[in-house]
Amino acid sequence: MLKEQALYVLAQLEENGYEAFFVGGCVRDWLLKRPVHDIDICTNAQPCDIMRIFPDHIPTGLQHGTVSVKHDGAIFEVTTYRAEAAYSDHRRPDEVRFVSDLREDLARRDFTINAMAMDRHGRLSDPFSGQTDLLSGLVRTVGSAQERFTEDALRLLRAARFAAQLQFDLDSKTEQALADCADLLRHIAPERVRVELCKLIGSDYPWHGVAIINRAELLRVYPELDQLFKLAAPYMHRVRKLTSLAEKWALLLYASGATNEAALSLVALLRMSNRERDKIALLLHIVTEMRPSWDESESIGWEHALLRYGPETCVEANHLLQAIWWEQDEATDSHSQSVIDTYERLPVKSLKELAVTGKDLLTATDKTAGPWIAHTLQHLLEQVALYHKPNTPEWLLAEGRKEVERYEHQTGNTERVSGTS
Ligand SMILES: Nc1ccn([C@@H]2O[C@H](COP(=O)(O)OP(=O)(O)OP(=O)(O)O)[C@@H](O)[C@H]2O)c(=O)n1
Repeated sequence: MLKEQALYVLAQLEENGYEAFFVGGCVRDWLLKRPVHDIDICTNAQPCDIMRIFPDHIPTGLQHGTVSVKHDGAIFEVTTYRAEAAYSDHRRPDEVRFVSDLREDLARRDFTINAMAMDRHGRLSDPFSGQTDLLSGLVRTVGSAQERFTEDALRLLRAARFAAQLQFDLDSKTEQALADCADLLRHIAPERVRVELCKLIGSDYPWHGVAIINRAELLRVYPELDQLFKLAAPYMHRVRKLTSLAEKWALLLYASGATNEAALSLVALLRMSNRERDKIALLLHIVTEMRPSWDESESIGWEHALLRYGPETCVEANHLLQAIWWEQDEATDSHSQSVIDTYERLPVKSLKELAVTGKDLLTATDKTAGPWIAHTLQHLLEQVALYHKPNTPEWLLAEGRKEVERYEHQTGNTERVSGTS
């Protein structure tokens, strides 16, 4: 059964004379025997009543009737029955109309599979036949699809996302409305679009969700994304085999033939964090520009990448390369292990392990500090790690002097490098 702590919250509300139910995604997932992540509770108690009954609370969304209740280390969103969707970016109601009837609350929800409630004894309220749709594997809006999508256009993407997560189909009216209402997505903040797309490509059946998106031309208000999903469609089965979201996005971008610049502008369009952006860019860089080789005789490419980017990123890049080149099945782990083994075999892995420091270079060359130090240290690290040169002060300082000269010559930056002479 659902969590003990949530049962306590329901019981407390009932003891105070109110109705209270589990509602939405948790009921859907529980019926499907899928892991339940968040438990949402709905009730006819008003927010002020909820706060009185549960002194340990956070008034997270009072304007929408939501109070987060803490109990025994768990936290639940408890929401007063209400009539409006109240999610829409372009038609957010100023005031929510609270209602006294569970059915009305369920009627404002997006899909029948999300419009079921369950009491603490496991009794189901299912006025829109959500359970039948769960059994037939259908995503169907509650009532008019046009109305549900107009209330909140994010639901267009949610439809494709649930289909991808559950391997469900869309019922025909819902699918038709997806195509008819796609332009409404222009009202939705890109961050919300990103969240749904990430859930979709991170799902178990991403190809299924992408086929729905492409059939309905759902992303037509985002032409770059629209193109990406169309061009990358043949790769969607491979996306499933990748682990991290960065790998998955990088594969789609690679598959769509996006240049690195185009890829970055797409990532910016979806307002990804700098961290996510840098990871995706790095993976694309390793894959498209460095092209580390599988061939042992050319494996210096991998070693180079390992030294520069570390084993974690290289394992991800390795997954990505396999997904690009092969339809591999179980091979991922053994290949990851060989990348890690290659890393372990490097005689040195970081500047700290070199027998000279930047200070030693400064003394030995009698020059002023500058970017040449980092450049030269990196060169020395590569010589020792990749070409097995001696990690001794003598060899490193002699090679360091030569490299500084080459650097001066290349950059034409003699004054800056030789400031003290
Ligand atoms: N645009 C939305 C978002 C949510 N809901 C309703 O609010 C519930 C909770 O929403 P949310 O937590 O976003 O989704 P879940 O269905 O719980 O699914 P998941 O947690 O997997 O995203 C949904 O089940 C649905 O009843 C809705 O009607 N319209």
